[in-house]
Amino acid sequence: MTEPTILTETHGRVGLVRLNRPDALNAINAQLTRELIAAVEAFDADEAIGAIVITGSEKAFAAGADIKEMEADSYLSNLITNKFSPWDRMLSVRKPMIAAVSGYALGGGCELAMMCDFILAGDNARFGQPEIKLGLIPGMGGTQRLTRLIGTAKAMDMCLTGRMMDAVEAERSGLVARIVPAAELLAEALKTAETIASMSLPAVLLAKEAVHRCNEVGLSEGLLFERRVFHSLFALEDQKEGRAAFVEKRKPEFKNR
Ligand SMILES: CC(C)=CC(=O)SCCNC(=O)CCNC(=O)[C@H](O)C(C)(C)COP(=O)(O)OP(=O)(O)OC[C@H]1O[C@@H](n2cnc3c(N)ncnc32)[C@H](O)[C@@H]1OP(=O)(O)O
Repeated sequence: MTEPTILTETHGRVGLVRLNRPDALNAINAQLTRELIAAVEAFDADEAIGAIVITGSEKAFAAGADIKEMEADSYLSNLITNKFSPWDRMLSVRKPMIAAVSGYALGGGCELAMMCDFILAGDNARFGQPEIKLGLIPGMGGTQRLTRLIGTAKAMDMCLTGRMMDAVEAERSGLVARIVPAAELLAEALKTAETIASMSLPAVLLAKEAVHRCNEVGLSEGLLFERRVFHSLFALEDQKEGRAAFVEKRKPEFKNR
């Protein structure tokens, strides 16, 4: 029987997905791609789950797409199978996803982290898009998401030289939301995800959607989307509860309706 390439656990209202190819620094092969996306989609569909954490090992979040598996790839096979297109399904995940990155997040590993809604980095994290050293370019979103996150100059530097960024540079550049001591990374990611999961789910889903809208539309359309979503949240019991809890100086009890 084939070993699973990911492991899943639940921690309260948080779904945890761990990459599990220790001998290959969690290199992303076809099996891992299938299993990881299926696990994320299962958590997204699970009413008991409010947020998802994706993590790897201490040494590697993921060292990229599996270079050994590319041996048989050709222009034609990539075109016909539309290689990497299954990752488009991550765009349809509605619950927040946090990447907890310890060690290497390179190539497809960095791109997987950037598919999440934000990245928490261990102080030992190293990010890079080294595909250029293989005569390639990023193929799982690196040229687009990295540029949106850190700007053209830095993205060019990363994609053209293939150099790695440490956690401090990644945070300073806007790739990473926060740096945490590596030993505390998973606990902090789970705590952050649980905080998100304790909020009103409809508000969380819409906040995520509104922030991502920024990368899709112009300012006036984005502002209008935000305002309409803001207006609509007043139709929910959770908004009444959130306001009442503030006034009554107690914790809100959201019912996700
Ligand atoms: C998405 C697209 C379009 C492309 C890509 O992502 S291409 C891949 C980009 N990533 C890389 O180029 C990084 C490749 N890995 C490394 O440079 C190094 O492994 C390292 C710097 C991350 C770590 O070096 P270290 O010396 O500590 O460890 P290794 O002995 O090199 O690795 C241990 C073990 O893992 C295998 N490995 C590592 N990365 C990959 C990978 N991307 N694909 C397949 N296998 C990988 C490595 O071969 C070794 O296994 P063996 O001892 O069995 O060879």
